[in-house]
Amino acid sequence: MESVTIKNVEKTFPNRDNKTFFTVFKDISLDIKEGEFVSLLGPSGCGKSTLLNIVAGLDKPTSGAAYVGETKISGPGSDRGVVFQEAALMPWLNVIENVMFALKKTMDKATAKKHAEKYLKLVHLSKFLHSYPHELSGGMKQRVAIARALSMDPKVLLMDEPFGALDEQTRMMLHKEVQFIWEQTKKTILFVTHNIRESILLSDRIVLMGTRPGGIIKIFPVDLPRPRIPSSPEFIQLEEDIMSILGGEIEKVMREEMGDDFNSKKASLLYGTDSNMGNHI
Ligand SMILES: Nc1ncnc2c1ncn2[C@@H]1O[C@H](COP(=O)(O)OP(=O)(O)OP(=O)(O)O)[C@@H](O)[C@H]1O
Repeated sequence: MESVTIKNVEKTFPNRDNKTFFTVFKDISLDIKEGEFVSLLGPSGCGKSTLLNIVAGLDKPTSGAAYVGETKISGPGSDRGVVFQEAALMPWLNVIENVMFALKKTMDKATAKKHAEKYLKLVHLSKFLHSYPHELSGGMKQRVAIARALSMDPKVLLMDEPFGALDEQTRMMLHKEVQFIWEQTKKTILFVTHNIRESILLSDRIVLMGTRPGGIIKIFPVDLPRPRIPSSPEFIQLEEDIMSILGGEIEKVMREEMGDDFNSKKASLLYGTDSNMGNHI
């Protein structure tokens, strides 16, 4: 495990005309401690994935920099493992071969196999080593993707809405799995999510991002003992505190996207931007 530091990071992208630029966020600074579990939460388009991609080294900041420990990030590296919403497994390889694929570049086949088996055991897939991706459920595929990322023994695990495409039951199972993995491996984890409940269940701290202009609005420490109970009064209170800020941000995005068609009452009914409604944003 290792710390992650984000220092005065700004990101602009070109507009459609390719002549002008828009700023996704600017002046973002964040220190993530060794072994800490931090979630990035915010409305669609606020730049959560962009920030994660900068830490992954898949995207470059326009200004500022990100670091793993003392090392400035200049590209992807084996010190960071990434899990995306889609597992992106190779369909012609079975489970263990998928995990071994990248490992074989840096170690002999027998060692790669041992590593792959160890991490597939950690995600409880020992019985499925020889299954092919089309034989697996969505949740199982994501567990393979997690095992693949962990098998490189990265110092930091970056997860971009890893459970966003899964049904509620599978998602709940994988929350338990991620907590188990985090406790076993003590990895530093940066986790992008839309889901308030998910962020409270898993994180040490929740970084709430806003949009137009983008940036960090507030950081919520989650001082609740684990495993966390969503029906507990403290959990519900935190959920409401976060939603009361986030609701306004979502409304801002919708107002901009819908222009004259925006209707606040209708929006809260449709999308649950009311503080009492829906925690899945
Ligand atoms: N390569 C790119 N070129 C141009 N614009 C981009 C690029 N990548 C992202 N953007 C824009 O940057 C903004 C932030 O996108 P990003 O995907 O980081 O947001 P997000 O908070 O992760 O959104 P979501 O929750 O919907 O995934 C969006 O307006 C998006 O359209």
